Amino acid sequence: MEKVLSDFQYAVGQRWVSNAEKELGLGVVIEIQERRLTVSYPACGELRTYSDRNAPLTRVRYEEGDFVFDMDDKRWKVISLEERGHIVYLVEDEDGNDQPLSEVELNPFVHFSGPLERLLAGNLDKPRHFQLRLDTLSHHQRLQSAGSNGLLGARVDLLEHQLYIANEVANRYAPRVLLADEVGLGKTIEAGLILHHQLHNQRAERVLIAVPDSLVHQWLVEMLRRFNLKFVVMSEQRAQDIEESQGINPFESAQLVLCPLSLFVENELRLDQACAAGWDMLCVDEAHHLEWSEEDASEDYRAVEDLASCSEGLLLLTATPEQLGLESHFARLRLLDPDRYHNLAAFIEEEQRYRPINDVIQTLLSDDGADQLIANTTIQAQLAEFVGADVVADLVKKLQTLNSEAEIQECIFSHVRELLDQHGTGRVLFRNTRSSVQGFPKRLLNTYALELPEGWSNTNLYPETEQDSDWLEHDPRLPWLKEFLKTKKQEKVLLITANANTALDLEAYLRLRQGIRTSVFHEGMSLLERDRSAAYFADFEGGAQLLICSEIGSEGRNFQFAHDLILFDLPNNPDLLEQRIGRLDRIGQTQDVQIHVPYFEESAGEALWNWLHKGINAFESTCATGAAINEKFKSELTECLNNPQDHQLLDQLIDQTNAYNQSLSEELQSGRDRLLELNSCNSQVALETIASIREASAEDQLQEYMLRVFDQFGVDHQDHSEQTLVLRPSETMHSPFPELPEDGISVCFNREKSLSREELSFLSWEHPMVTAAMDNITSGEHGNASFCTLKLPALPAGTWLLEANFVTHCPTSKSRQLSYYLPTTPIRLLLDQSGKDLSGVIASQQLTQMAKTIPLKQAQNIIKHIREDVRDRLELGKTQADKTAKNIMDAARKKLEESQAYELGRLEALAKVNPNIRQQEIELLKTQNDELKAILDQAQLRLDAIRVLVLTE
Ligand SMILES: Nc1ncnc2c1ncn2[C@@H]1O[C@H](COP(=O)(O)OP(=O)(O)OP(=O)(O)O)[C@@H](O)[C@H]1O
Repeated sequence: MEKVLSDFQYAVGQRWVSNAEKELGLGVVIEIQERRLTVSYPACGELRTYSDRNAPLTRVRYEEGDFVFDMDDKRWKVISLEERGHIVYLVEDEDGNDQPLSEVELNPFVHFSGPLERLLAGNLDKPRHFQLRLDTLSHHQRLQSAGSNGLLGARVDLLEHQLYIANEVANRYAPRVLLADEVGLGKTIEAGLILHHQLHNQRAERVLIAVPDSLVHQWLVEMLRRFNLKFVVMSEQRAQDIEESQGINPFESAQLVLCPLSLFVENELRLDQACAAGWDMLCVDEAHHLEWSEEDASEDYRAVEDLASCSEGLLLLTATPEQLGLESHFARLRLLDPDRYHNLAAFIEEEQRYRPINDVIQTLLSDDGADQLIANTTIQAQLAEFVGADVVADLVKKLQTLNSEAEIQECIFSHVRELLDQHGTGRVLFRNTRSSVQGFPKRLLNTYALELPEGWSNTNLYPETEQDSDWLEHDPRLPWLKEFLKTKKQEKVLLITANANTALDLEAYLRLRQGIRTSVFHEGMSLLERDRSAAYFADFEGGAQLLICSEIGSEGRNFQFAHDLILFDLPNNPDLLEQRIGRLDRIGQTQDVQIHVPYFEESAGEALWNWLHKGINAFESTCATGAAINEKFKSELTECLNNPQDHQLLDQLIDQTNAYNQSLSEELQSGRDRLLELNSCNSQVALETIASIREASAEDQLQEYMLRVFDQFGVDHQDHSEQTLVLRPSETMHSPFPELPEDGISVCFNREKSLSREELSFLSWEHPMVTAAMDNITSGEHGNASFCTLKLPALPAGTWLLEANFVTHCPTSKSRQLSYYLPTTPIRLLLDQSGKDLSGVIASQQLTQMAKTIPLKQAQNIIKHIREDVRDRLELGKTQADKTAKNIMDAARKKLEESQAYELGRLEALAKVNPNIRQQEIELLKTQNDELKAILDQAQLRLDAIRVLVLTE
């Protein structure tokens, strides 16, 4: 196809394309009047009127051998053409039938997207557009092959313990894990990082998040604000509205859905619908509420079990994985990996074997671990107990052949990983603790002795609940509270009490009678009311000074902007106490957390705080043994609470608890917890991930790149402050720019700055604005055919260079899943007249810097004369590029095969210790592997962009 400007000889019915608005498709002249012509673009229903003197139009003329489409989308080959005002083509179909086809009958939906076709048609882009396209592709490749791809876009601090887990889990296909970091260490952030990674890399498209009612809004905001993930909140009302208005399964109306878990418990239809819709990832927060026993399961549990079976991946979040005992812990593991966790009795027995496993692992990981294993048959026998004598013999043999320290380390490490996987909860459970994370402010306990009002029970931890509604008048905690708040006028204070009614009474009294700005938060409130309450408390200008929360109401919420926590009463379960303190003792807390406990002298409350503090130090440190201790001393503690004046009894219990706590902590440290620690964060790997994120983030490069994008797409940008811009749509924009609101947006390229400046959007390579702009460039025509002249003294004037950029790509929708193995790799060639490739000698940017443009008409004429040579030279280039592509594809295949062999090996090894892994499952993995290989086999080479550079004197 070729364009010839017929010097203003326009005629109605002729086909032209717009040089400025190529996306309009094939235009047809419909009217010529008084030196103005009107062109209709039927493909998009647009009309344009131009002056016939300077219309930015290119005449469309196909040449012999070109293919054209008629109005019925039938493909014809051009045999010859005749021009008499209009062009009439003689065309032939696949069966050799020929017929005339007037240009008026050409299909308007034709886009001249093929770079060669556009070039030959004289449909030319500026050199800087060509350059932007090339740079976009190379950034694409750089990002896709960075190990941290998918982890760059989150507006979060790069914290080791979170990034280790995110990197480890997100790189799996359909990960199923329990995120069990201690309260406030960022499980939501870890889940968000994993989801973002999976979505960004198209390993997941459909995600369902189910959370307690009180956390819906917080999740919605965190996912949007930190990860740019726009979830749709599904409520019963919304589900009904969708059914009525669209008549479809409400869960199929969106890809990212967030809903309260109660929706599924209260309405079985919604559960069925959610299951029918199917998910790639399911995420459930506060999973410790899911109760299960071998005989019975709670409704929540059953709902999650159903949903989990309809989702490929599963993230369960809980800060207290063993809060409800080993059985319940097993219940959650069973949701994740029913094959691995199939028998409760076997699991309990396995838990008891952690110590010997840990001993073996510690030996292997010690400095001379490999030497010890080779030399010591007792250690070999210990290891053989877990992995079998054959495996140990092979390992010893292998270690003897390895020379470098690094190889030995890697070999030992991979065996340790397998051991953890097969015998610990390694692969499915991650738990970081404050002691392993470090850097947290202190927690300090302040107690206040008060007199128990007359007639109040001294054995009830919540004695006000037995009193009449005027209890507040008699309770000495009220005057104490009033005085306390006076000393904290400028501070935010959080108060937690066990009962919703106590919270309500307190709030009404303080607000109405004492004029204190308070807000309340309890489980009886609607979602909206809770969010309003939390927002009123968070507001530093005129907001509430005091937030009064009930136990359950505050779970999982972020209140770390406050530093004072009043425990109006105490829970006798140490895990619940940890949950309470965790509202303030969270990442982001900048000051020491002051915990205030007003208590009644000689009452159950006094006994309890003494036991919690002196027995297990539960206020000032996190207590990993809380659940076990609670279980063991339940009845003794009850005894003490019922006899609060018996100090001797309490002292005895404190001593016993202390001793037991110490031995349990040591045991855990040498057993399960140590294994978990080993598994949950490897500092070296985490630091490598962080370094990779920093390198791939290339903030300066992004800013430079996006400024060019904004300029080329007509987005108005003004400097706001360092690394920060204000963007606005401009009148020169041809079409809306992705994610750019009409009233503009302030964006920041710097992670640290965007963390402290909430109002700025953090623009990373993974921000939807950037990814959409990059996709628009590479999937459209932008810059894919260009022409320029330049002076290169080393090369003869009058000759020309052909710069061709090919890319490897998989032409199926699943190809993005493979992008880690086969990133869209550009192969650039710069061919001189002898077909020699000069791409290694001159970079594209250098050429663009030297490039000059000449009038379009002149460029088109030159191209007309060299069109056959362009085709030939390109053909030559393709043969060269094919060779490079073959190497790239072979390497991709190898990488894929290695990773598949590892996964398959793992499943087969697990199958040996777990009879429940069925042959069928192994076959399924093999089939999936074959499918991925087949997709990779379809990878092709595609010409992405072409540029002719004519050398001048
Ligand atoms: N990497 C990070 N960068 C910035 N803020 C973070 C980061 N990680 C966590 N936070 C903040 O720390 C707080 C605690 O995080 P998050 O809510 O994810 O913890 P959690 O473990 O889920 O807590 P809980 O056990 O209470 O549910 C939140 O306010 C979160 O925004």
